[in-house]
Amino acid sequence: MLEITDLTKQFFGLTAVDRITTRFERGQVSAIIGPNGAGKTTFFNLVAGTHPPTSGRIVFNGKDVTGLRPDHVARLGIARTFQTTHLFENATVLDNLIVGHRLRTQSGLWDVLVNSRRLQGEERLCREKAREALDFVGLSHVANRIAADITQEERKRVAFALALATDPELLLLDEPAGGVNPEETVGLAALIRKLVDHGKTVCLIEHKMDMIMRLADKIVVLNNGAKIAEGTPAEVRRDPHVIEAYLGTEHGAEHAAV
Ligand SMILES: Nc1ncnc2c1ncn2[C@@H]1O[C@H](COP(=O)(O)OP(=O)(O)OP(=O)(O)O)[C@@H](O)[C@H]1O
Repeated sequence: MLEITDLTKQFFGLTAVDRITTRFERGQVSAIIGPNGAGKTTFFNLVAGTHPPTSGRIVFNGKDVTGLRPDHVARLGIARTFQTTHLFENATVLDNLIVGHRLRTQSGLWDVLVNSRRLQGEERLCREKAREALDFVGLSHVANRIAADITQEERKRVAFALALATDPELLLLDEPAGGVNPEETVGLAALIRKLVDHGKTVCLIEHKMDMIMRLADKIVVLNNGAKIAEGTPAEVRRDPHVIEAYLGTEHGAEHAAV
């Protein structure tokens, strides 16, 4: 579904992503792991079109999407969440979802000015879709709560619901369980599994190894921008490069944090 070839991003001489080649398969959960500063978020930014790559190629469903703008990438079926979910804090969760859906499926200015029939239709659709998405992520009960009052875990679920607005095929989730407790992490992992069961493909960045090891079909390990290993959780766990990157060579595999 997503084929990455020799993807590279340099920022003023710093190589944040260094000739990464990999692929993500439809219907799977892929995880990107690596120490802080390894290039994980930059990799997402390249795939989502937030930054153009310095070189390399990104092919999604057979189409070259390298360097396309984020809105174009989103229309083609790739959505993302961010480490921090920015919401309109004084608005309700439902209104945040409606606005989020509008921003992602908006009419042109002319439609807004004349309040065209298309716009009215879109508004109705946005409201329906927002409710549907909230229901899917298990948040119907907080629809009318003010965003400032919801928990970190609920915020993570709102981020998923926002990402679903464009009905994406591929979801890029940046630390979907960051800052939530272990019990809530299990719930979020179940939600990710549910996304896959409903036909979505997921690629996520996460530091929580327990979750990754249980959830991921495939893990890509980055270090200093480069891919140092990839494979199933079992393969990655015993990979000497991974053990070295995380712990240093003097530690044995049995001590590996991954
Ligand atoms: N817009 C930017 N301009 C300059 N340097 C950047 C930019 N974005 C990222 N970098 C640098 O690229 C490197 C990789 O950063 P990145 O955020 O992708 O790592 P990461 O693996 O996501 O880290 P973390 O786990 O801390 O989020 C870092 O050295 C970072 O400082």
